[in-house]
Amino acid sequence: MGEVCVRVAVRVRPLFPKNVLHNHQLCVVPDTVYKSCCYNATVFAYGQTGSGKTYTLGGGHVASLPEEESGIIGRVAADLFVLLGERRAAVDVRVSYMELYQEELRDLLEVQTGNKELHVREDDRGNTGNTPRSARVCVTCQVCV
Ligand SMILES: Nc1ncnc2c1ncn2[C@@H]1O[C@H](COP(=O)(O)OP(=O)(O)OP(=O)(O)O)[C@@H](O)[C@H]1O
Repeated sequence: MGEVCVRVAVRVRPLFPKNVLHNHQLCVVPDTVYKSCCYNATVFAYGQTGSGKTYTLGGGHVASLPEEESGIIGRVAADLFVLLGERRAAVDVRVSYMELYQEELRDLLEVQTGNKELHVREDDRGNTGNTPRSARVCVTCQVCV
């Protein structure tokens, strides 16, 4: 089995106006998390409520968001298609998008049936898996086909 490297990064949410009103101040200067941690990796966010996990992974949900405000998912997708565009070969890109919340696993691409619940299965070796819907993405126009 290959070597596994775990890298921990801290992303610091800017102060809220109420923090500023209470005279709170930032005491650390953040570096760029995406460049140092998001290449060939499994990324997950961990932190107290309201600390910015959703924001960091997803950023805003607006396509026209400035690049510096884009979340990790948007940045990975953009970089992936830049790399694939350089290869000029036919490629099949598949995406699955799941949410595990309070012991329930949901397929977030299954919009027609209202985020269908998935079942985690275990094979006789104890490996888990599931069958999420996967969306195919066109390399040229970058939308689901
Ligand atoms: N880097 C950031 N820049 C600007 N606003 C941010 C940043 N990070 C988080 N926020 C804002 O802080 C608020 C809380 O962030 P978010 O919802 O991502 O937290 P969370 O850790 O996912 O919370 P929860 O665990 O409760 O779901 C949101 O209004 C979000 O827009």
